[in-house]
Amino acid sequence: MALVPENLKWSLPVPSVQELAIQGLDKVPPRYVREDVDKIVVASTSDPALRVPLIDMNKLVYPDSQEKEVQKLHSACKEWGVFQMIHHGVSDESLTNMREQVQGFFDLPFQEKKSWAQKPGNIEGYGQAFVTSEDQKLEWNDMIFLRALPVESRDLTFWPEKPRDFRKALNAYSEDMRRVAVSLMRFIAMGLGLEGQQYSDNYKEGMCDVRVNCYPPCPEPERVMGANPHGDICGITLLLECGDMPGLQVLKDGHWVVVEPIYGAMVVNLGYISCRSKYLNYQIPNEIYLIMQIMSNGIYKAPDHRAMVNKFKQRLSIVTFCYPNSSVDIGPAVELINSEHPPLYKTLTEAEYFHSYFPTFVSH
Ligand SMILES: O=C(O)CCC(=O)C(=O)O
Ligand SMILES: [Fe+2]
Repeated sequence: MALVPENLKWSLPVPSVQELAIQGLDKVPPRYVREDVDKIVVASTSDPALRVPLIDMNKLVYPDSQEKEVQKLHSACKEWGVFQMIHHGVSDESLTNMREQVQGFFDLPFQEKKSWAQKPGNIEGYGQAFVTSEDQKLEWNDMIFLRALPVESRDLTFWPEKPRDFRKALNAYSEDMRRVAVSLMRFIAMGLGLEGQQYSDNYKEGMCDVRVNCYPPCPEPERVMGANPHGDICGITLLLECGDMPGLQVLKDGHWVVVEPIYGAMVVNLGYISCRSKYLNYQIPNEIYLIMQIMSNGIYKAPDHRAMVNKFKQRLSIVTFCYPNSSVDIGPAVELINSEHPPLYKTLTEAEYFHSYFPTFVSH
C-alpha cells in the first residue's frame, strides 16, 4: 500500500514552463521570482574537500578492495548523505534508452504531452508538482511522475506511449534501479557493521517511483529555483543526469555544493521524510524522520538539496525514489542498539510510520 500525504495528492494546474521558455521572455513572470534564493554556493572544483564523494561499485564488490571502499561509503553516508557512484552495473544501453525516451517525451508538442497530464486527486502524470495555492511561488520545472514498481502499482493511463519505446525503456530502467538499490543496501548496511543481506533483501520487492524533471532555459536563472530545497521522501534516491550541465546542489556545512555530472555515474542520496516548513510549501511537523537515518539510529544524514537552472540550456534529470518492501518495519537496526546507544527512534510499521508523524498522510 502506497501512502501519500493529502496535500501532495494533487497539484493545481499552472503553466508549462517549457511553453513559457519558448516565448523568449527577457524577464521571468513574478510568480517564479524568488527573493530568498540562498546564494552561498561553493563550486565543487574550488575546494577538493567540498567535492561530493565518489564510490566505485566494483571496488565494493571485489574482496581485495571491499573493506576500504565500504569505509569510504560509510563516511560518505555519515558526512554527506550523498555520493556519486560509478560502475553500478546498469548497462549503457539501458541508460541511453531511458535518456533518449525521456528527451523524446519532453520534445513532443505540448498538446501531445498533455495526453498524460496529471488529473485532480492524483499525483502521477505530466505537469508541475505540489502546487497547492494560487499565491505559491513556482519552480522553473516541468515534470512527469510515475509509479514504476511494483508492477501492480502502475497506472498506465499516465505512462506516455510516445516516443514509442518510452514504456519499454522505463520498465527496464526501473528494474535496473531496484537492482542497484538492492546491491547498494548490502554495502550501506555493512558500513554500519550490520549483516548486509537482510537489508539488501528488504529492497527486493520495494517500491520505486520515477520522476523526470525538465528545467527549460530561463532568462533570469539566478532569480528562480528549479527545485526548492528539500529532502526526498524515500529510502534512497538514484539520480541520472541526461547531459553534462550541472544543476543539482547539496547543502553541506552551510554551503550549497554543486554536483558536477560524471557521465554514466548515478547520484545517490539518502532519503528522508522531511519537513522543513522553512522550505516546503506544505505543512509537516518540524522534524526530520529519515528511513535511512532511522535505520542507522541517527548515524547517517539525509542531505537537503535543490536544483538551479541555466540561461541557455535545458536540463533533464531522471530521479528514482526507492523504498523498502512495505512489510518491513521502519526502526533502528537492533544490532546498533546498546546501553551506550539507546534507540533514537521508535520502530513502526510503514503505515504507523506515515500516520504517526504525518497525520495528514492517507492511504490511496
Ligand atoms: O534535478 C535535480 O537535480 C534534483 C531533483 C530532485 O531533487 C527531485 O526530483 O527530488
Ligand atoms: Fe530530491
